[in-house]
Amino acid sequence: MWRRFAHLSLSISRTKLQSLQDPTVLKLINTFSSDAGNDGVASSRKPFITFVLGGPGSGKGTQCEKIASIFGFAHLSAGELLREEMSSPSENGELIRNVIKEGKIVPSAITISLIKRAINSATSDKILIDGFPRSEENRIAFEKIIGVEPDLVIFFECPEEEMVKRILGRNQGRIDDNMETIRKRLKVFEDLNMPVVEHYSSKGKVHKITATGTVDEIFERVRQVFASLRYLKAFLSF
Ligand SMILES: Nc1ncnc2c1ncn2[C@@H]1O[C@H](COP(=O)(O)OP(=O)(O)O)[C@@H](O)[C@H]1O
Ligand SMILES: O=c1ccn([C@@H]2O[C@H](COP(=O)(O)OP(=O)(O)O)[C@@H](O)[C@H]2O)c(=O)[nH]1
Ligand SMILES: [Mg+2]
Repeated sequence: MWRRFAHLSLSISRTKLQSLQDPTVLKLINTFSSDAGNDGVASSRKPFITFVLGGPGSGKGTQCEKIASIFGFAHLSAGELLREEMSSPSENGELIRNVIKEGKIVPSAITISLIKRAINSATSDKILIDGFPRSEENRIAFEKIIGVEPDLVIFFECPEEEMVKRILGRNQGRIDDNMETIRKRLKVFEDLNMPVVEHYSSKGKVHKITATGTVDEIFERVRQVFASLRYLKAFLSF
């Protein structure tokens, strides 16, 4: 038993588990070991929520897909949810289109109702929320309406010129992937998104990932963060 404990401890320290904060540990215990309910979402278990932040084109979506497939997370992209809503016969479609085209931020109530619905229908209780919150107002509204804070925040740090290059090569026919809107999105990122990262940094929840290099090189950095959570889960059920 002690040999196994020593092995786990070694693995945990190797994967920088010590940088995780106590609330994360507590939440993991809840997520994986209890049936406690939650006021904001209809799950019988508390979801483990990770916000994935970073500038436009920093690689959030690309990395989230890999995290989802390797670590069994549900991937909810706020931008995708808004684009789906925009293309459906929704009463908010026109408003969403105009806001996205201008690189601005859609009113919190709309985005949060889409996220809440997606959390409730997610098949995993480990959730990645990609590209949200994009402002302090978004963040405060989410915490109030959903009634939880994220357990973890991943922040992809990437130089502007690299982000611009990636967006211009994205080729998904998006109405906001043009130089005029990109400039506006970069400004919104600095002025409104970054305060959210700073807020959660001050609470010790942010794992900053250098988002340059190949997709696989970046994922190796990301993998270490999630692998440490997996080791912790093994430790808890030990
Ligand atoms: N490490 C990388 N190197 C080069 N291109 C990348 C890298 N990661 C993602 N991309 C590409 O850059 C574009 C933006 O990536 P995406 O994941 O959509 O970023 P975000 O969701 O942050 O806007 C996509 O076309 C994607 O295929
Ligand atoms: O919570 C969100 C997420 C996205 N958006 C809007 O949707 C656009 C595209 O977001 P997405 O995350 O898809 O872009 P990415 O950063 O991945 O390029 C943003 O510029 C915003 O206009 C928003 O208003 N609120
Ligand atoms: Mg994206």
